[in-house]
Amino acid sequence: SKTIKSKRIGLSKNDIKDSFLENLFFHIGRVPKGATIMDYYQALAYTVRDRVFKEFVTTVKRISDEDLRVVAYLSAEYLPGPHLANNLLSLGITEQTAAAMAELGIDMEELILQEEEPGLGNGGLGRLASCYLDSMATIGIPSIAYGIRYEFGIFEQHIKNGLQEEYTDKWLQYGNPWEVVRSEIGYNIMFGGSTKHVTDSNGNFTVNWIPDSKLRGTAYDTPILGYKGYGSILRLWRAEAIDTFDFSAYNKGDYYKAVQEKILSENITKVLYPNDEQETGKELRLKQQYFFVSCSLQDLIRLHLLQGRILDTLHEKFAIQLNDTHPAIAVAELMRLLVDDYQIDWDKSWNITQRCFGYTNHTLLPEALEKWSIPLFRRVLPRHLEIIYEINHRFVQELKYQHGCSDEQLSRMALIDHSGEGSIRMAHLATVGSHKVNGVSALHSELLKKHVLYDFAQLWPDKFCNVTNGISPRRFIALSNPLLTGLITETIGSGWLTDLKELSKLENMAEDPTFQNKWMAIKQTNKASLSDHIKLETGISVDPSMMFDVHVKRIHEYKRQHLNVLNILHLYLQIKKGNNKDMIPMAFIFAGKAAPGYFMAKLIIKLITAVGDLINQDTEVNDKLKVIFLPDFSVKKAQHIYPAADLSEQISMAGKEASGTGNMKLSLNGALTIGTLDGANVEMMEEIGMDNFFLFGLNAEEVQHKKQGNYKPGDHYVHNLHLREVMDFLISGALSPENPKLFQPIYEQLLYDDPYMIMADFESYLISRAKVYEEWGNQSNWTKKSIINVARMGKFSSDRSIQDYSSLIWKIDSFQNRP
Ligand SMILES: CCc1ccc([C@H](C)CC(=O)N[C@@H]2O[C@H](CO)[C@@H](O)[C@H](O)[C@H]2O)cc1
Repeated sequence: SKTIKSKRIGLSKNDIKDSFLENLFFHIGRVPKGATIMDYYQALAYTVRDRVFKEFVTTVKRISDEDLRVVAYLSAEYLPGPHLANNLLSLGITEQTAAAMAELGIDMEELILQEEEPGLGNGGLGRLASCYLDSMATIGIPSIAYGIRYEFGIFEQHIKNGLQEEYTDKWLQYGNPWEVVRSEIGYNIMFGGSTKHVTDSNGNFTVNWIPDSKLRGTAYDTPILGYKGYGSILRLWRAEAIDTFDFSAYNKGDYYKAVQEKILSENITKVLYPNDEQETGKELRLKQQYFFVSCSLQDLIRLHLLQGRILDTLHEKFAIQLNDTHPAIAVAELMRLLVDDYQIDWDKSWNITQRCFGYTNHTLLPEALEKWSIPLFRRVLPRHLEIIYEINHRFVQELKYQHGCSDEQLSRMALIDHSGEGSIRMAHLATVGSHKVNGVSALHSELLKKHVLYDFAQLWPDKFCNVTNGISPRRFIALSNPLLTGLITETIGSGWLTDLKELSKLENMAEDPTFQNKWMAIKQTNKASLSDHIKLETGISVDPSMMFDVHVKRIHEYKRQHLNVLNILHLYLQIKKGNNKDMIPMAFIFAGKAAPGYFMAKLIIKLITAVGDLINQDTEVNDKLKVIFLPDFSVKKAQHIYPAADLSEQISMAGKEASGTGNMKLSLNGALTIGTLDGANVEMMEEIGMDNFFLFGLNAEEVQHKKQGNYKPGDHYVHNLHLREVMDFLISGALSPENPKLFQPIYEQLLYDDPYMIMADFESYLISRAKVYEEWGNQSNWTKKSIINVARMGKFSSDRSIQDYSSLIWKIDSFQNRP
């Protein structure tokens, strides 16, 4: 095939320099003199984008030329992080580009910092989707990822007087050089109205949906380049009015009406819902979900027919993965398209649908499981409600007559929950409409089969499987920790970045003093760099020789940031009492956003900052203790924090964290983990070994047992002096003299309810921490364990996860294994 020959994509230093100057002139309309840093960044972004395109266009061409089977990943959230440095790494041109910029007197690091990251996600689920995109492009799984192009992403977090404040995220304020608008690729999307069931002259029965509003979805493509690999597409949909301006209204002077449709339409993709694990049931959220799902499925059908295929074979061409229930309406939408628009009979359509979809569940929290109210659904998607009723009816019939299910079972398994005004269980729709359902860690997948989807797992045991999460080693070590990457590559070669299992070769260096010193020196350098960043962001100076104890993730009661705070208060009170003279200096570093409407999470942030204010200015203790809350946690910030961590806090109540991925990122950067037997911590400990992991707390079964045994948190308060001290300190007013009762809600919830067993796990946590402090005392032994941790993290690459999805669910070959 004719490959593009042009200096525009040359990879040499001079080619890059020339292209940069050309793009500065032709794209930005500037010459170096008078150009701003942002102009330089944009010019470099276009220069790198051109080189990404080469791979991207080649891969897309190959997929259509060879009519390959393709994975379509449907996710309402993505957290790609900044693109520039990652694309330089994937192209393998970081050095020569930095040299080209230096010759022009430009510091490339400064340009890299200019990029606003697309914060199109809340946390774990969104970032996982982006790690998977990187892995599919690296391994060479033909793939296309669909999502929503929110105009405003996750809010910017500011901490004022210790409280979280939310600010609009203006990621698009300087435009986005990494995306290409595909104005011709667009689809009409309908909402509301009613349906008309008609039987035409030759007795064919069809249903017409007469919507009461229509708008258009337009594709914006961001090319994704794999590491020395292939290309993939992140296709995000933006909502626009079909008629953006109503001239007749304007002529009548009704200027608002003239633009009304435009405003209402664009509202659909205006902003990301900032709720993580809390379902809100808002109409706009349902419209967002349906909007991007319908655009995506119409696009897949267009691509399929373009290949000259018939819809009967849609499932042979596309493996469609549902990233949680947020895109689950896709099951009903594909049925509508096949039955109503392409007149394919129901059973055949249903067969195609089930064989197309796979569904990944990411949470067991009851409040996070989406259930849409029937009245809302009827108002927004009347035809889909009919289709879901039909799916439900046929399913219940099957349960009744083929499986002899009892009425309780039927009402437990039905897609429709008839209680109250009635609601649709989206997890049931996704499960019934898919051929495979998976959890995201071994423990989570087991709990999914034992609890949330128990009846379905009994009915269809083969439908259920597990794919443990993974992380991209490109972004989360090669990009974020170049020093450690350099040391590892010089020690075991560079193959590990695409085959993480190779890290095991490091194991025999674990006790080598020279290697250990290099290892420790790198950690120290990364800690010093983070310490500078902390000083810049918070004004607080942290001595890099302290142990950096890192707790960074969304703020949520089940993640138990407040258990960590109780431990810090214990240390503080011990020092104040003159005990702990020999305690090791500790810097506790927190970061994470709370959903704006989540009262307890926001109060926990205030508690962390209040404890920080008390300790950091107390000269009796602040040489031993520092407590930092770093604002506005993001992918960009995370890349700065993970390489500097000594200890990783993964202390969720067992059975609540589906997997966790921050745990993997911290461990891969040499941090040791203190954690519970929850999510992927279990598999990490299996790989890393009990001796190299600080385990504590109740396991999932013990939690269940204790909950059934009417758990009395107050008993722990009575019997544990240290716990009583810190609890009483919470409401002593010392932390909030202006409002002594400020933390009463936390105090009372822990004492009388404690749904996340903080009181029960407090003692075991402290015991495990004592071991941490003891081990830290022997730096060479600690470093040995840190090296072993990294050496045994091979399993947790997102490349391995994608290989599991490919073999267990998608049945697809990678380019690599194709001739
Ligand atoms: C309806 C509101 C809502 C929004 C997002 C979510 C996500 C599923 C929350 C999420 O990100 N879950 C996290 O997913 C990660 C990737 O699998 C896991 O590693 C985390 O354990 C899980 O909390 C649930 C409900």
